[in-house]
Amino acid sequence: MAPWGYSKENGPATWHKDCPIANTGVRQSPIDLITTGQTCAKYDSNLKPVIVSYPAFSEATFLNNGHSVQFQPSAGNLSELSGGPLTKKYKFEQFHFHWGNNDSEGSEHRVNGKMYPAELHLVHWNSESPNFSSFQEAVGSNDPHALCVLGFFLKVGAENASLKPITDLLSKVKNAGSSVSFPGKFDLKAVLPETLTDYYTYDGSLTTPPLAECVKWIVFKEPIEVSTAQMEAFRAVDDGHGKPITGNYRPPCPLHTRTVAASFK
Ligand SMILES: CCCCCCc1ccc(S(N)(=O)=O)cc1
Ligand SMILES: [Zn+2]
Repeated sequence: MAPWGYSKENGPATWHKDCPIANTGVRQSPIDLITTGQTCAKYDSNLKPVIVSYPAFSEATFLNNGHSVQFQPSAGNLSELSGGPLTKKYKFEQFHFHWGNNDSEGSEHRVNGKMYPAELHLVHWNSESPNFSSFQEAVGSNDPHALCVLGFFLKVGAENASLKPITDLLSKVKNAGSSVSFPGKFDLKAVLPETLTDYYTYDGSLTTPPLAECVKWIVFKEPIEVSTAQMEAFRAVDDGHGKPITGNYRPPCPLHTRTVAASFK
């Protein structure tokens, strides 16, 4: 079977062939975050702010893997995540993006059916579990919270100076399979809103194969602004079949018996 992707032939509707959980899973991601009505997100006053400790990365690889662009620091990185709904400390693994062909589509999560032009995912794994001691092992562990992914919506507005080092690098990884070592330091903390207090959180999965149901999702209410030019830079990245990646987002999945908690009213 051709490797998975986002085209008609190998896109989300075909993933069940290699990954049955795509259709049989009851905690698949992404989802539509509904804020009013029956199945809406429920305010939980016990939810604390998310705490990140992201010292500037000094060594990292920026890669176009044909279905996204991914920033992965070298193994020595000490970036950590805790707080929010988490009871353990998580280690940073990588961040990557999902985007669309125009500003009305591109994010994986939706809010009352609304899509944003892109979504940033910061991927972490539980570094305090006795059952695994690497990201790869965490993914295969069947632990319901082996991973924690922070999701941030991107919306079009002012140029984002903190993300400029990343969007300026996109032309260097235009071809699928290409990667560059990230020049200099990158301050991820500067990309994020100051206070990480307002978010939705629920139990879900990876949004791409293997679609493992091991993710505690934390999706922030506050979008991050990027300029039109920065959005366009994502749309020029190729998918390995001589075409730009113009929509690497999975449609929303059924909630089943899950509830979504909100840290804000
Ligand atoms: C051990 C091999 C598995 C690699 C799984 C890599 C992966 C990480 C995050 C996401 S996402 N979009 O849910 O944040 C999807 C896939
Ligand atoms: Zn993702």
